[in-house]
Amino acid sequence: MANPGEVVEIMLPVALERTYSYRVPFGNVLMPGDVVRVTLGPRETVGVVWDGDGVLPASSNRLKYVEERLAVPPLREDMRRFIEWVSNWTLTPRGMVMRMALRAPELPPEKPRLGYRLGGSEPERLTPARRRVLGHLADGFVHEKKALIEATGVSPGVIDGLVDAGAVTPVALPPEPAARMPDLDFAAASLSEAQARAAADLTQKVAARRFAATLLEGVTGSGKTEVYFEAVAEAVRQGGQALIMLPEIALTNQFLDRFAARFGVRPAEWHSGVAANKRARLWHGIAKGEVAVVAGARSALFLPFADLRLVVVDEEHDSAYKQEDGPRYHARDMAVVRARLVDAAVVLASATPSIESRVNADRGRYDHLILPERFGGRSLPAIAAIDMRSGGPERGRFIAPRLAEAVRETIAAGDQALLFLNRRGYAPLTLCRKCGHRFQCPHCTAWLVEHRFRKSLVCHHCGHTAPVPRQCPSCEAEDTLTPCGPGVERIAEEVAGLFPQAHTVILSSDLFASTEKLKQELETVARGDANLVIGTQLVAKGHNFPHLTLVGVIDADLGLGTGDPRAAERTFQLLGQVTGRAGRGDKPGRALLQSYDPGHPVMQALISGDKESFYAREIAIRAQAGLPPYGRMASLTILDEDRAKAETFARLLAKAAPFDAALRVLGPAEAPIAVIRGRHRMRLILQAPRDFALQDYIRAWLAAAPKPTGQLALEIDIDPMNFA
Ligand SMILES: Nc1ncnc2c1ncn2[C@@H]1O[C@H](COP(=O)(O)OP(=O)(O)OP(=O)(O)O)[C@@H](O)[C@H]1O
Ligand SMILES: [Zn+2]
Repeated sequence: MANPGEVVEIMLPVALERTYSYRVPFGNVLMPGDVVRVTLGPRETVGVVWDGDGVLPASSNRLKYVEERLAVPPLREDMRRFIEWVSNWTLTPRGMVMRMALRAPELPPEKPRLGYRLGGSEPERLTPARRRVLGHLADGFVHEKKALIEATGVSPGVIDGLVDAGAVTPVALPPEPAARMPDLDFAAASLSEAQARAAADLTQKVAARRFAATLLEGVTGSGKTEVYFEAVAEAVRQGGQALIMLPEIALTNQFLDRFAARFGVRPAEWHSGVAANKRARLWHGIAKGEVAVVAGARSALFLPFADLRLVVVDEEHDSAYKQEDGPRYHARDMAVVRARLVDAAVVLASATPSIESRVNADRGRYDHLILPERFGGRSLPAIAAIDMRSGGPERGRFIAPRLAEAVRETIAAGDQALLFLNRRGYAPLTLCRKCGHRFQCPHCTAWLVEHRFRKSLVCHHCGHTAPVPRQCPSCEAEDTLTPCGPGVERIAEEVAGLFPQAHTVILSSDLFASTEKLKQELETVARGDANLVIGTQLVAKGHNFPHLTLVGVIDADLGLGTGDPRAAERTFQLLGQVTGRAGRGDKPGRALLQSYDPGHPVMQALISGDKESFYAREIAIRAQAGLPPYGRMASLTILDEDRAKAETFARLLAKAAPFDAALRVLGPAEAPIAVIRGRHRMRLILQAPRDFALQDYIRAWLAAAPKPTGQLALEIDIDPMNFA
């Protein structure tokens, strides 16, 4: 506690590691975690009273006073420690991490709601509109203004007139609760034996109120959601809170509806698509412990839970959990940290866990719960490969005859088929038939992707858009431009020719004006209103399409051979996920993988269903090569508009790296995508043994190394997931 005149250290939301000293104003005491307004140079900013650095002697008598303490819940000790942890781990200044925890409370409080009930007197003049309002209020209850207007269809002026006449009385309503309480007994699931065993284990861990990490591994459709819902119920039963993290929360109403089917209400949603005032209300509700369950994107980790008992990371293997700008943190890993700091249970759920989590389970750092079968006696889809070298379609086409036949059978049987291709647009490359000119982005080392619906060439890295010209810009020949390779739009064209009667839906994020529209289309598919779906990876994740019985993967090899150390793992996960959409309803499902390399271990593992040998092989490769989780990695990317400057600095930096026999510094080399948005990218990769204090090493190195100046930027990525 700091008294008036004493010095406090304030963390400010700026890109600095240090705190700033201020004096406590008269008439105030300040506690660590208090949110305050201070002036910093010419401007005002919001900061947090910090602790943890020890008490610093007042360095000057000319310290400024804190302006005021804000009437918002203080940042709790566990949140302050979490911020420091994330900052230390990701090498991001503490102020920048703290900023994520302070995003919502600065928002203005919501306006009070207005309601009406019947007043004492009769109005002199009774119009039909007035009669409708009075009729609606005749039940004697208070009705909210908005609802009253909606129900009666009158203009607000009509109500104002009735208020003036004394026939209606305005009432101030308490603000709407941030979220409704889940009803734990609303519709308790009847679990299978395996599910019940897993649920009991998790429930008991939540009740124990100790940190425990569990990998919940269950095949697609095994009911992992139903199982962890029981752990959520236990957290709420104990009066605590639960956080469920989902990689695509903004896209799926289905998850929210399933929660509602179990608990009677939807959980509170937290992601960038939630309106600002709603977010502010939630933030405060969560800090006060009034919001029991939050379903959120990775940023939900920084919410001020008052009593967090459980964190669930669904689809824990998903690379969307890695934030690729700002503080580069992996939300799955930080979820484990967050849980440990508050003695909560953490559950990582997946049908195809990350190698990292599998190894943690093998080492006994995580418990391992397994659901080996689909719920309700349903079988996993039968998976087969189509060898495109012998069984492929004619040139310029992408759907093999055998896949086309399977689609035809599926549609004829009244079922739904999905053709999966993880590539947006019409064609990934356009070239001139005559001179070979290829369309490249002027700002990036990337081909422009033709989007035929939008009639443009688009860069998927910077968004650069240009119309498709009739003439080749290089040789000026007309009508010589040819698309190379397929995107989903091109598959749709082929499908239209093959199955003219099918009701086809294309699910690709760029084809929808809003996420709301996209959500609606996903629901159309779930209802079975379309019989042929063409989709990118957004259809692969977590959806339940009960009518879907066939999944055709157009290019199963697409993610392989990228040079990314996780290419095989990712392909296995993505294809496991997407084929797992088939046969979740009453009828069994099947999947066909179009591949030029059907003997590849990934294809073989999917076809045989022998997941274990895939993991064993992949883990052995990692161990042998010292790749994560058997070794540690970091990447340093140096960016500048001037290639020479980037390269010179990268070399200086590499030269300044302190010698350590255990560590390897690779590069500098040009990043695979050498230029993005006009900035050249040079990269250094660090590889170290598992127990190496990589962050300490980098901190010491950068402290002694030359500093970037001018346009030059240095991006540090600990445990990088993206090597592009
Ligand atoms: N105990 C149960 N009672 C009734 N329905 C269940 C039960 N368990 C699972 N289901 C149903 O089975 C389907 C699959 O369950 P769920 O989506 O939880 O599986 P999952 O393991 O999360 O699958 P995926 O990894 O593919 O997302 C859902 O429709 C779910 O409602
Ligand atoms: Zn570009």
